[in-house]
Amino acid sequence: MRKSYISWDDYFMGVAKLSALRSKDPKTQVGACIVNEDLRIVGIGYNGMPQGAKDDEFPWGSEGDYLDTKYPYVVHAEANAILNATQSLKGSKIYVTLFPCNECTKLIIQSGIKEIVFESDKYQHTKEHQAALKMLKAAHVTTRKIEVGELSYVNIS
Ligand SMILES: O=c1ccn([C@H]2C[C@H](O)[C@@H](COP(=O)(O)O)O2)c(=O)[nH]1
Ligand SMILES: [Zn+2]
Repeated sequence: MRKSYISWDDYFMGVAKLSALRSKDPKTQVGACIVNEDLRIVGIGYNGMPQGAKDDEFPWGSEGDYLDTKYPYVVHAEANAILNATQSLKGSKIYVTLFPCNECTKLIIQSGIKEIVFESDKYQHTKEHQAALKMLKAAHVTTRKIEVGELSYVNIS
């Protein structure tokens, strides 16, 4: 029997990382993969513009006038994964490449997700992160940081 097969955590975070590769955001690509209690993938997503938002009409920059940045328009990876879900998310886990912002945290809590597994928390010093942690604690949603190395698919061009 092969002994070098990947763990469930690596597998699901790998799917989240693969999804992130679809993002057109030049600065921060985020991927999310939601898994139910039977370890079935029930939703995936990445940060992208809403349907109908043409690439030449919506910006991907992060500086300058607010309306000329991506921030008011981009749909976050977690929101897309939740909206793409094929069934109830009660009791499920979400694997995300970046710790969810406070807005995604609200959606995660309301959808019944009970665990967040994340890789990066590069915005951990922000007020939004503090708010997210406060809500997660109140809702008894647990969080776990994991590190997944580079997977070989990343090198496929
Ligand atoms: O919970 C989150 C937080 C952020 N994102 C997306 C939204 C943007 O496309 C980037 C963040 O851009 P920065 O320029 O690094 O602030 O990440 C997300 O999908 N989920
Ligand atoms: Zn978010």
